[in-house]
Amino acid sequence: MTHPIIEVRDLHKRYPGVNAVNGIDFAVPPGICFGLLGPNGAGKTTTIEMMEGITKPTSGEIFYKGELQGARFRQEAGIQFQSTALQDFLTVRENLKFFSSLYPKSLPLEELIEICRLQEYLDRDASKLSGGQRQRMLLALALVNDPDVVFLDEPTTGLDPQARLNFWELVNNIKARHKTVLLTTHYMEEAYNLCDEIVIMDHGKIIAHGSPDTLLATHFQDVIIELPERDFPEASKIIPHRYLDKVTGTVEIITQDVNATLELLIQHGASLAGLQVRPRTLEDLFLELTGKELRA
Ligand SMILES: Nc1ncnc2c1ncn2[C@@H]1O[C@H](COP(=O)(O)OP(=O)(O)OP(=O)(O)O)[C@@H](O)[C@H]1O
Repeated sequence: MTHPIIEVRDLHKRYPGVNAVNGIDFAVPPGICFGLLGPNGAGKTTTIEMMEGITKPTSGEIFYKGELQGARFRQEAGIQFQSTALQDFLTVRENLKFFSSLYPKSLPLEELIEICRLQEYLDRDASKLSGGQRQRMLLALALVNDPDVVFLDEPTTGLDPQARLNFWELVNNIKARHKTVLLTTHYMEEAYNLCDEIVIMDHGKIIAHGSPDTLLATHFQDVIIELPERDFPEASKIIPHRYLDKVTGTVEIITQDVNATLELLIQHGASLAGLQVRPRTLEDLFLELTGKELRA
């Protein structure tokens, strides 16, 4: 029987006045990208830091390959830190060399450079890198020991959309090498694109767990029709709707029967030129489960 690569059982972390993580259980099969999602303060970072062995749980257990997390885990795990003590005083190449020298077994530098697309920046001071380039270097540092499991805590927060897409490609490269990736994010779109399995956290608890598509299929049998408010005539207020975005003035209509809804809109004289039909997303799921917007 293959053990989960990581399993947490009844994990708690209490800080004075707050239960940051409040009794969570899950098992991560090897070779997948597993995502911890949730809004600010949900407990994602605390959870991943306990799994990384950086934060001590108040109670609960963490297993690595079927054994209590210990020395083997430290050899075989890679953690992407948001900064390191030395990095800004060294070039990218020097950073890679220094970190490689810390491990008895390390990936050849050329391979790291290739995986993380660092060719163009090798001799640049790390302090001069853009946000996306810096994340790529920090990812390479997490991979120096050729880890079996890689931890990425909000790796794309603050990156522009292009840099985020580039980073997703690197994560897919790591997955293609049969590594397990543990990722926290508050971008539901990122989780949808990268993760085979997710848990959604809120207030230190797990509120949903499964593959993104299974979760969506289980919770939703409907789609959303989006229509600019200006094209939404008074008369069609008979259609139940909700506002998506008061700034852009887009109205959302949730429907299981697109044809019937379109007919009703046409009957009431709505212009359909700006209409879009979109499937339900993980953002919708979060709203459905908690009654609040993810990034409110
Ligand atoms: N060292 C600490 N001391 C006291 N409280 C803490 C500490 N670390 C986290 N917390 C609290 O625990 C809760 C969970 O924080 P955590 O950083 O794990 O959430 P998160 O989901 O990662 O949020 P974010 O997306 O903002 O990083 C928050 O209420 C936070 O203020």
